[in-house]
Amino acid sequence: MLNEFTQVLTIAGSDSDGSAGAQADLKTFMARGVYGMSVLTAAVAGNSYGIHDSVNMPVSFIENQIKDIKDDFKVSAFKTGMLSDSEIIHTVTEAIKDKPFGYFVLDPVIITKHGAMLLETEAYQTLIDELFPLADLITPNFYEAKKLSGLELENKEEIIKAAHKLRKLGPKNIMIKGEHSDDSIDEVEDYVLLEDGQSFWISEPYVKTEHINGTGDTLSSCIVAELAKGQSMEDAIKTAKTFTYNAIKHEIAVGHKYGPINHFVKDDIQ
Ligand SMILES: Nc1ncnc2c1ncn2[C@@H]1O[C@H](COP(=O)(O)OP(=O)(O)OP(=O)(O)O)[C@@H](O)[C@H]1O
Ligand SMILES: Cc1ncc(COP(=O)(O)O)c(N)n1
Repeated sequence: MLNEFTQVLTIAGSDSDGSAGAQADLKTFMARGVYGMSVLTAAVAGNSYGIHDSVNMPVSFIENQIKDIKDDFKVSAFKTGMLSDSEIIHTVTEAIKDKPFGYFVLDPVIITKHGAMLLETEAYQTLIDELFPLADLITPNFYEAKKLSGLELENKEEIIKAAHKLRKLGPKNIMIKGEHSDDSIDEVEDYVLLEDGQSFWISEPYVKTEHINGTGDTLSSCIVAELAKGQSMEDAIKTAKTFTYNAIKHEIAVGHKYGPINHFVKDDIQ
């Protein structure tokens, strides 16, 4: 008799340099001890200098990938990352609306740190209308939270207001990731609003590094892994914040510019 194994899924884009997208998700799943699967929505050609080309997968191919996973596996939690446009969002919504894969973490990927658009502007509303109501958690970064809430987020009160506004759109839990574009900050502070109305700020020291590709993907896929293993939403978020911080702090020398973070990092490293 074989052992049962916790199974998770990412529905995301491929990033050729392995730093972000589905590759970062699969590395995180491996590091957190769960069996990871990937449905590819798109593929980008890029390296540590930036993204230089991209293609979307045909929607029939996205449907077939999801169908094959549904037909065979017992997925306990999944995430979505790069979804490119309204047609892909609609395809994914139709395929997952009967909740075949357990907890759903929606990472509303809009733009990369280098300014490459991974979601068309016209598709923001489709994401809100179709996928937000299905999500157990959304994890917008500072920029994405501004775009999706329509607020400027100039202070903590506005961030709290944005989280409440986003929750009214349907997702059960909200995590707004803090600003980290300014080298003078000491801490990167994220805000979490939970389903039961409780909320908290979660912070780690700011790491001054250029090796930051894939931070958002790593955070959301670590939350997926921990939810699948049975952690509560609050504990999964806290574990993921620590894991991502450690992966940023313990840099690896890969790439010449904005390199990947360190998915080999161990839990006991402080
Ligand atoms: N330089 C840093 N030092 C410490 N923590 C960081 C740093 N950069 C990001 N983080 C943390 O990493 C996690 C991912 O957040 P981030 O805002 O980078 O996501 P993201 O913008 O979606 O990623 P990306 O820009 O790669 O798409 C958050 O918890 C954030 O606070
Ligand atoms: C295919 C793909 N998906 C997502 C991101 C953003 O990654 P992150 O927000 O984690 O840096 C990326 N660079 N490429």
